[in-house]
Amino acid sequence: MERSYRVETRYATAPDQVPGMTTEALRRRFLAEELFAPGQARLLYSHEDRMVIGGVAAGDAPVELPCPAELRAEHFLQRRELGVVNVGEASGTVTVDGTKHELGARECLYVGRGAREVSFLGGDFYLVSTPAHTEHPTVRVGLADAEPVRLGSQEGSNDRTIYKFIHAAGIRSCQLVLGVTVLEPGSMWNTMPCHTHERRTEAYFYFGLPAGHRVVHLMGRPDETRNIIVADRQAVISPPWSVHCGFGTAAYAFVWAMGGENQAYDDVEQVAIGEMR
Ligand SMILES: O=C(O)C(=O)C[C@H](O)C(=O)CO
Ligand SMILES: [Zn+2]
Repeated sequence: MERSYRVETRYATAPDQVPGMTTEALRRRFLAEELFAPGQARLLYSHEDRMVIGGVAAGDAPVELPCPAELRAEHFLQRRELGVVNVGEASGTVTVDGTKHELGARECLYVGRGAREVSFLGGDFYLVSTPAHTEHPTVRVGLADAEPVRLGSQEGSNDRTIYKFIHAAGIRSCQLVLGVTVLEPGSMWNTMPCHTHERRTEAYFYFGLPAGHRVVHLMGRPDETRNIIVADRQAVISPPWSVHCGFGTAAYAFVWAMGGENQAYDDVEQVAIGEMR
């Protein structure tokens, strides 16, 4: 286990810090730009609900999940749980304490607190981890097991399917809630009308966006929004007071993941479109 590994730390942001921030300042605080590098695991530690997000671009040689010095832990999952989504096109393998789990494209693995050795092979994996107070079993979950919910419409440019993987009525966890939303070709908008959830932080990781295209991600208080232009395989951290929604210049998918006070997906403050500023 690599113990000298350091993560980038992002401190929490209050909403009154946002007015006046330059584009660059917004990006430094909320956008994770470089999560994937060949043969490496890259992690970012946010103080928003102590969520860790990361990426592993594993080739033919296994890549271990490092334990950042910042965690002051014996191993990464000593006090944490982990969600893994294969965001590549090919299937890949996640090995947890000697047991291999094969993940196809867009499939998910929940890894419970206490697992000591996690390694990745032959795929591109997005990771989200939150603190955990107890152990839940490590479980693989495929798209078909996720009870897909089709939302939106073609006329609204937001025809999309939400796959809930880790949630109160699905794969059990301590606080992590995680799923994937896939937009139909021709649909560009996610999460509109948008919402906040004062009790949970959320991170959106956009993927499957063709080269040269971007997602315009809206964040901030509903009456004081800003935008962040996001490329493929980048993530935006959304503090509990911030809306999180966006439109792409082409269809895309995204992993959404939350941690915080509760796991109630519906516990949101809905924002009417006309209230947004
Ligand atoms: O497209 C959507 O709408 C979403 O995927 C919304 C996310 O699931 C979300 O923001 C959950 O709080
Ligand atoms: Zn949300």
